[in-house]
Amino acid sequence: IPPQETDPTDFKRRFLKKIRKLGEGNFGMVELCLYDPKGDQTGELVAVKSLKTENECSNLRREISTIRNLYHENIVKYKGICNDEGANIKLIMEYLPSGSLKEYLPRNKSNIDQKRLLHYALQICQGMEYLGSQNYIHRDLAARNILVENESLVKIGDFGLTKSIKDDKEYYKVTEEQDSPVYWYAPECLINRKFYKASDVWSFGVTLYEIMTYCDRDNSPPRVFLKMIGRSQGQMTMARLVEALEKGWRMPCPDSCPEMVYTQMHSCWSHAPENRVDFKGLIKQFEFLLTSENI
Ligand SMILES: CCS(=O)(=O)N1CC(CC#N)(n2cc(-c3nc(Nc4ccc(C(=O)OC(C)(C)C)cc4)nc4[nH]ccc34)cn2)C1
Repeated sequence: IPPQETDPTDFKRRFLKKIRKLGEGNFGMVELCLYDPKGDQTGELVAVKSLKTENECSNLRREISTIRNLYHENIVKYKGICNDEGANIKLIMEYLPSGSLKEYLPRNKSNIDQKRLLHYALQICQGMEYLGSQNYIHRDLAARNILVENESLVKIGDFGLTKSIKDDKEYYKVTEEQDSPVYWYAPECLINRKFYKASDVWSFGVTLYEIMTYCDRDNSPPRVFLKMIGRSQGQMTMARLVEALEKGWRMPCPDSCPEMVYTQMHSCWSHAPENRVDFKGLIKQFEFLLTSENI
């Protein structure tokens, strides 16, 4: 009998064994599973994203159609889907053993120097530059969504809010009110809910700030913003945040962050989207910093 054509991207639910939860959001969660079709524990570890509520199915289907067409070393690899037995669809991805930057940086601070932090920043820009070249806007770029393969390789790990801007629109209008990560949002996103590629550059600047603080919880963007605008004032918080940004307030230079890197961060936070550096420019700057000895 010819070897029956088995589709390697078609995962059967009965062979997917849950091990533990890896991450969780409002609508989705990611679990570590062993995919063990032989039933002898010789299977492979995979990361499985599924929905917590039925009605987000369309979002996960959009995320799947996005990630399955992305091929870049700084973007988490799509492995397939699990869609049998009727229940809601699951996205199967490669498992990255070291978790997100939010877990990895604080735990390994003592053996990560600034050069390595800039390598992570460069890799995120390379992944984002590729994403933009495929006409996608990420809309949720933050350290919590960057995964660590090993101490010299990081990948963008989640595309839950990613939108395509194919039909030559250059921005995406936010419709759903799902609680957006406002502290990573550019003014245009907060004020008229328009998302440009340049809005991802703003979020990258906030992510770079997180990286240079080794994702220290006490200096997290929400913590720093709330300290600046006064304790959280419920729904007023967003209005206070917009007001501060409009007045030109920006997050301060993290301790021991080189002036040149803070200048880069700041160039991501120009009020007008068109005045911000782009990912190509950021890549050139990081490559220069990493070759020159002044870091
Ligand atoms: C948006 C809501 S979400 O719920 O959908 N969701 C959150 C999200 C954010 C992003 N990115 N996420 C992705 C993964 C994830 N984790 C992993 N490995 C690990 C490995 C280790 C650990 C860990 O804790 O280790 C210590 C040592 C105990 C701290 C955690 C994760 N491999 C992956 N491959 C593909 C995805 C993926 C986890 N959270 C996407």
